Amino acid sequence: MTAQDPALTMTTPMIHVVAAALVDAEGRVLLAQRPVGKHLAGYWEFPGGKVEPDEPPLQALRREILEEIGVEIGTAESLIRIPWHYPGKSILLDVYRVREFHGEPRSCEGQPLKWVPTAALDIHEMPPADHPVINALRLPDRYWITPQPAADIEAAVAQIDAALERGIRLIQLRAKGYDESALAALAEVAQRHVRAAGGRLLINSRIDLAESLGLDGVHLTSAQLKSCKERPLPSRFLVGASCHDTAELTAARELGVDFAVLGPVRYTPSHPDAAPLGWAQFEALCAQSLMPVYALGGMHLDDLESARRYGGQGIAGISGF
Ligand SMILES: Nc1nc2c([nH]c(=O)n2[C@@H]2O[C@H](COP(=O)(O)OP(=O)(O)OP(=O)(O)O)[C@@H](O)[C@H]2O)c(=O)[nH]1
Ligand SMILES: [Mg+2]
Repeated sequence: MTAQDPALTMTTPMIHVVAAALVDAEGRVLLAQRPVGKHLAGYWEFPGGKVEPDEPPLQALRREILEEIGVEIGTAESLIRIPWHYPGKSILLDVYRVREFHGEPRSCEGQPLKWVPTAALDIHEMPPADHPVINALRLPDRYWITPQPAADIEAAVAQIDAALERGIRLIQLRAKGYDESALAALAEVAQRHVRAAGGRLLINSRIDLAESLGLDGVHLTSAQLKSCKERPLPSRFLVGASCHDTAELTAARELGVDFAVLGPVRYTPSHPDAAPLGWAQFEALCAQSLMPVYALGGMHLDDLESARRYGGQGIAGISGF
């Protein structure tokens, strides 16, 4: 991610910008090209603009979307908020996912418009503040971490199939007890099953295996965040990281990981000594993280709404869902 201007970080007032990721029936997202002569001219962006003084953000979103692309929006779901410091200008980019809208988007200000599949968003030149938004659009709201898998591979794969059945599309394979050859064999079969269901499989900590087996990605432990000097795998792989505090979230961001898992949000018997963050601290850490963040630690399906309300991408866990 492009460096921000540190001189601005504390001093410049934040301009609240609301933007809509309009999603069509095929899952494509609408981009608009910024006009010549404006800040970041030529870049592709999510339609939107500045919130006026005392204007509620959702009202600002409706107004901007009607003004810019002539559509009336229905329900807008808060997706992610990115505070970003451009030279001479600081914004809070507040992005909503909008699946309901009335009318066909048209260019009301002469700006080129384009529907783009989420997989192709990053071939468009977008403002640097938008890069984490692309990840947020591509990632689901549940991230399942395999329990200590069954001793035989067939049973371990059956656990993964059951998760796919339940609609899980992002899975971290964690198989501590497995020896090298069994782990590689399990990872290969698991990857095939997950990919066939349109999901993605990350392997816990094994950067080498993610690469050699062509898995979807790797999940870094917080210890690896300290030892890695750069993003361990190119952008075609997904890289997640386990974080517990601001320092680790900062390290994850500096490495350029795609998302983080943050916890424990609640007390969890698997980490009895870790002090729970609680939702307030989760929210504060998410707000500064500049990436999608999953809440971890004692999470159940009915925590999903809270995780999203407090600025998270969703929930992560082993047994809770
Ligand atoms: N709408 C929108 N703005 C974005 C995105 N990403 C991003 O960095 N921005 C920045 O947020 C600000 C958006 O404000 P805007 O759309 O109201 O403003 P503008 O520059 O078009 O001009 P204006 O001052 O004439 O209204 C701009 O500085 C723009 O570069 C995005 O995806 N959508
Ligand atoms: Mg605008």
